[in-house]
Amino acid sequence: MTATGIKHIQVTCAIIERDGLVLAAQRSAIMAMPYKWELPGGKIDPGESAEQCLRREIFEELGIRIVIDGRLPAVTHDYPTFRITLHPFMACIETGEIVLHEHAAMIWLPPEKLPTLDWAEADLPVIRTYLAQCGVAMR
Ligand SMILES: Nc1nc2c([nH]c(=O)n2[C@@H]2O[C@H](COP(=O)(O)OP(=O)(O)OP(=O)(O)O)[C@@H](O)[C@H]2O)c(=O)[nH]1
Repeated sequence: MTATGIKHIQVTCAIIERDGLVLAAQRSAIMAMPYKWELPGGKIDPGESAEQCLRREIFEELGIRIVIDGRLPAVTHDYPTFRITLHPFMACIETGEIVLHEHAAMIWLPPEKLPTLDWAEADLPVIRTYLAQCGVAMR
């Protein structure tokens, strides 16, 4: 909880790169923020490290094992009904073929095309930081 009484959640997410492309996932009709695009991941469970959370969530959501090979600065964003701190990690696929267990769709995009998606608002600074690292400017 925050001082103002709204829920504050800690969420991990992965920038999964393969062959110069980045994986984005679209939330489904029955999820909160339907049809928004996000980086796969999810809420950190009690007693879990951020890395453990991310590996668990990615396996649950996509059926793949990942190797985490870096992280970007965490960002905090206030949605109307809750606050989120998003912990982004760089990752690549270790094993498995992606099967969508929760998302409506997924897409592999070159970094410069990422801004064309309708992202969950909390993700925008993460995408901006990632693109800056890739040498791509985002408005
Ligand atoms: N996984 C993920 N969640 C994000 C991102 N950006 C963002 O705002 N979120 C929000 O962070 C929350 C993550 O929750 P979750 O994925 O673990 O679980 P969920 O939406 O199914 O929520 P629920 O289990 O409480 O119903 C959601 O409200 C989601 O909209 C992101 O890039 N990745």
